[in-house]
Amino acid sequence: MKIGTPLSPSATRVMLLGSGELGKEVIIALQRLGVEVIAVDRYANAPGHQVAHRSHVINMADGKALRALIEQEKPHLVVPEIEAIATEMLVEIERAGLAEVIPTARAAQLTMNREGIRRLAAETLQLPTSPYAFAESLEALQSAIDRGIGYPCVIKPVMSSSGKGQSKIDGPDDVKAAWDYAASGGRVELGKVIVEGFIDFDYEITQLTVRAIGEKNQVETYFCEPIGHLQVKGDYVESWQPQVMNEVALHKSREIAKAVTDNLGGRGIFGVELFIKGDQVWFSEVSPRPHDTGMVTMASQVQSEFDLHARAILGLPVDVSMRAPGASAVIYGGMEAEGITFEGVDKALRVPQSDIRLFGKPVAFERRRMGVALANGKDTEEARERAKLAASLVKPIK
Ligand SMILES: Nc1ncnc2c1ncn2[C@@H]1O[C@H](COP(=O)(O)OP(=O)(O)OP(=O)(O)O)[C@@H](O)[C@H]1O
Ligand SMILES: NCC(=O)N[C@@H]1O[C@H](COP(=O)([O-])[O-])[C@@H](O)[C@H]1O
Ligand SMILES: [Mg+2]
Repeated sequence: MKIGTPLSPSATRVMLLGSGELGKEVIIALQRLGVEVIAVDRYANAPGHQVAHRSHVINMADGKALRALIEQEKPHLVVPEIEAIATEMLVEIERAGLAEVIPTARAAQLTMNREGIRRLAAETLQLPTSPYAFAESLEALQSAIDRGIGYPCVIKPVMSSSGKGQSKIDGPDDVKAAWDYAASGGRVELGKVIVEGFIDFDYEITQLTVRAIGEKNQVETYFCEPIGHLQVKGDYVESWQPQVMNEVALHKSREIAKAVTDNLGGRGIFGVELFIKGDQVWFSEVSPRPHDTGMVTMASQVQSEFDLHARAILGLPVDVSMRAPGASAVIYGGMEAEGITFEGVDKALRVPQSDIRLFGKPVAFERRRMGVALANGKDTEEARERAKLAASLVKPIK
């Protein structure tokens, strides 16, 4: 495995499609390894734009624009960082040999739409999932619920992330509001929702799974310690590592993670989301890329999920071992404004073994994730208390 010199003819070039907080850290990890990085997003001055060699603003759902940019920049690797991408064009690009798509164009295509990955997991791989149905109208949604999904249930646009457009409902009076909310929350207008039976889990985890070249020069699967997390309205607010699990549930979780990631193929990190109740495990979804709840690994692992992704995609070896119990807590915008300021960073950093990341997003919204606090502790309890305290001390102001 060779790496060239950035900005010279020998450069190893990587293009990120999506350059939010997760992409920004992948870019930093790649930059440290001497890779030339091109950051792409839908708006100017995205977090990853601020740390890349070059940046571009395009509509990544526009296949023609995407192909033109890839032909212009000639990256060796194309790394999707969000779901809303013209993935059929990624399939063409991979087929034409223009660039390698991470982990594979098929993985990006199957996971950008909840229908693709759910049918693969439940129907092809026969993995346990919540009961589900798809609906393209309010009437179809109501009848899917009546025919078997029942209440409570969760309704989500087929294309969305971070809980956008998602609601949990308890009875027939809430169906219309959930349909309308889903129609407004999808990243790309598809007019289709998934309705899932509500799983009354004890806890949920992200099983970070890395496919990287091992000692025998073949792709091997590596499992990080499970990450526990807390979600509010479908968006993560806190995560910690390791999540204590019983042996049976851990074994099942890793079997499911292996089955899904083997099928998706390629190299890179995957965030496999699982619901756990006693010994029972349900597959929820998978990101073929670093996961938001995995930001905790910047504190808890020897190599963060971003380091692992960078190494895996470049064909380098990985080390998934932990450093110390850790936690992350989200810092929200708390207002709608441009160019906001963060007060209290000094106070936050006085919390023992804490750290923060401010993503540098140019515009804040009430519930937009603008930063994250990280902490270590003697156990995850202590780490969580520290991360939450540090996050609460950072105050966004106009
Ligand atoms: N069927 C379900 N039963 C119980 N809880 C659910 C169900 N579906 C979703 N949730 C809850 O909502 C959260 C977000 O759901 P999901 O991961 O599908 O949304 P998302 O928009 O893809 O979020 P992200 O992009 O952050 O992964 C889950 O982590 C879980 O806490
Ligand atoms: N759950 C997926 C996730 O966390 N994705 C992360 O959020 C960014 C978009 O943030 P924005 O919506 O604030 O622009 C994405 O670019 C990615 O880094
Ligand atoms: Mg999720």
